[in-house]
Amino acid sequence: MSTLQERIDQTIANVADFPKPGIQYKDITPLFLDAKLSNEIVDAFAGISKGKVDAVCGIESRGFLYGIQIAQKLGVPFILVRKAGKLPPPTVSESYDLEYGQATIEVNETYIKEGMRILVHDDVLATGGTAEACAKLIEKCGGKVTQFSFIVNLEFLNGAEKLSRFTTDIVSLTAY
Ligand SMILES: O=P(O)(O)OC[C@H]1O[C@H](OP(=O)(O)OP(=O)(O)O)[C@H](O)[C@@H]1O
Ligand SMILES: Nc1ncnc2[nH]cnc12
Repeated sequence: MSTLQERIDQTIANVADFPKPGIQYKDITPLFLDAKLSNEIVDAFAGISKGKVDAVCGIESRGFLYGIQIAQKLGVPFILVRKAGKLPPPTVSESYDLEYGQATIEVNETYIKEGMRILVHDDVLATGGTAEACAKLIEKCGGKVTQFSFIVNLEFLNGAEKLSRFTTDIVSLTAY
């Protein structure tokens, strides 16, 4: 019987030179074709975060997919962190670099309460720019990032280094 990590590794597709030459893109969308595997992934994430967080922040767009399911399993709020211009005010913004470009993300500042313990969830940790910007947004709003979770950590890009000043509780189900 193969492990959850082995089944994730077998299911994720590797796409060379997407979206730019030189990028080895990890396509996680085949995971969603397998309902049983997806249920196991959500259970694993929920087990990792149980009792540790008061809310889950999911990052647009791939961080929404398991993120809301994790929050619902934990019985805590799910907060959408969206690309600039998509959320109505009142919002706070943060700009950042990522493996293949630049972006700005925003969150509704009223959803994050003072001292709230927050899980930042996304599909892929690459350079860490996106997750770091999300953590900065959360701190601007008075929240505390107590955990990061990802399906995949591209360890050779050292993204976790950027995140360790928020918390060292940085989890991924697989790494390359
Ligand atoms: O660690 P980083 O270098 O910041 O890269 C990781 C981010 O890149 C991808 O998002 P993308 O901006 O491609 O958006 P998407 O989820 O909408 O596809 C991925 O889903 C992470 O959010
Ligand atoms: N190599 C990669 N594959 C998939 N998503 C990513 N986000 C940033 N880098 C990525």
